[in-house]
Amino acid sequence: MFMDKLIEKIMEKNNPIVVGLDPQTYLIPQCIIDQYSKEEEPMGEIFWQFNKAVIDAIGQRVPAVKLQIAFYEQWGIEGLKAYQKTIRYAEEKGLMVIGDIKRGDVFSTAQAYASAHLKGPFECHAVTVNPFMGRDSIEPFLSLCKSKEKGIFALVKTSNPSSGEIQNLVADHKPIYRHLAQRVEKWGQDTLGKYGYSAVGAVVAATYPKEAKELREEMPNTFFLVPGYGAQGGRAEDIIHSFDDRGLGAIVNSSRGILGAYMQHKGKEVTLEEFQQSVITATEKMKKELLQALKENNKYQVYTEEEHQKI
Ligand SMILES: O=C(O)c1cc(=O)[nH]c(=O)n1[C@@H]1O[C@H](COP(=O)(O)O)[C@@H](O)[C@H]1O
Repeated sequence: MFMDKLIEKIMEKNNPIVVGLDPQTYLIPQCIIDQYSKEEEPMGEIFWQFNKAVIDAIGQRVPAVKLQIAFYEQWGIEGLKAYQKTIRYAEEKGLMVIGDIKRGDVFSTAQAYASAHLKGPFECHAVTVNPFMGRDSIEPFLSLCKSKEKGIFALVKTSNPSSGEIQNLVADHKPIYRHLAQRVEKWGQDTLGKYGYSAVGAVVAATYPKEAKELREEMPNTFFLVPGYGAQGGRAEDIIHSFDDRGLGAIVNSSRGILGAYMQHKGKEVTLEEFQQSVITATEKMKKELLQALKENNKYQVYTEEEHQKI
């Protein structure tokens, strides 16, 4: 069951972080660009080498990676080959892999999306889905959650500045995001795992802590994927409400905050080792911030004594 495996990885690594493998070109160190720019498919090779360097640096330290497919799609076939190769490599390294595809369409089209991303060429452990079109647009993903132990994370309260334009509109006396929450919670009910979370998760942003608190209460069996930490302004104190009392219930994403940390100190001219060290340092710093906030709020049960002492 996907969510059980994710939770067990989080506990094994003592770390509720998912690193975003979003290779925007400005984030890529010059040494990688110089070395691979003469390849036949240079951007594909550069993205792949960049991702491999990141996975080699943090593969032992974090439970999961998330790949936002748009950053690959914009480079066409070579970008998608890098996407595919990265998924396989991350999986080989024992990481849980989330494909951030935000799909959703009429049933027959959703079937094709689900087939491509949960069992076909781009098979991941879980994907993000857009529930705007309703239950039938999610159904094909749900059936693979059951038959292939996959997971999904449905958009409920997103991190962007305009997310309230629709998600916070009030209908039947409550905001749309709470209507979405009720449905997402229900969609997962027949896939509950041993930690009380279903295979159907929700995207609940770090940038809206008040809403996250309401949603944690509204969705007791729904695991949260929390984007918006760091680069978009989310802080450790903002993600606390997304966790349950054990310290489970959420995994927090950072992409630019981790991949681009090296640029603050060194600019683009770093060695590969310096880049990898900066990825490790940024991940460890984020972990410390999160675990400290969890500890201060007595949401720390699942983390080990050894980790307690480090904080
Ligand atoms: O589904 C997501 O992951 C997601 C939802 C959301 O509401 N906001 C959001 O930023 N994301 C994704 O999370 C990542 C955030 O990246 P950083 O802001 O660089 O940490 C990107 O891949 C976004 O596409």
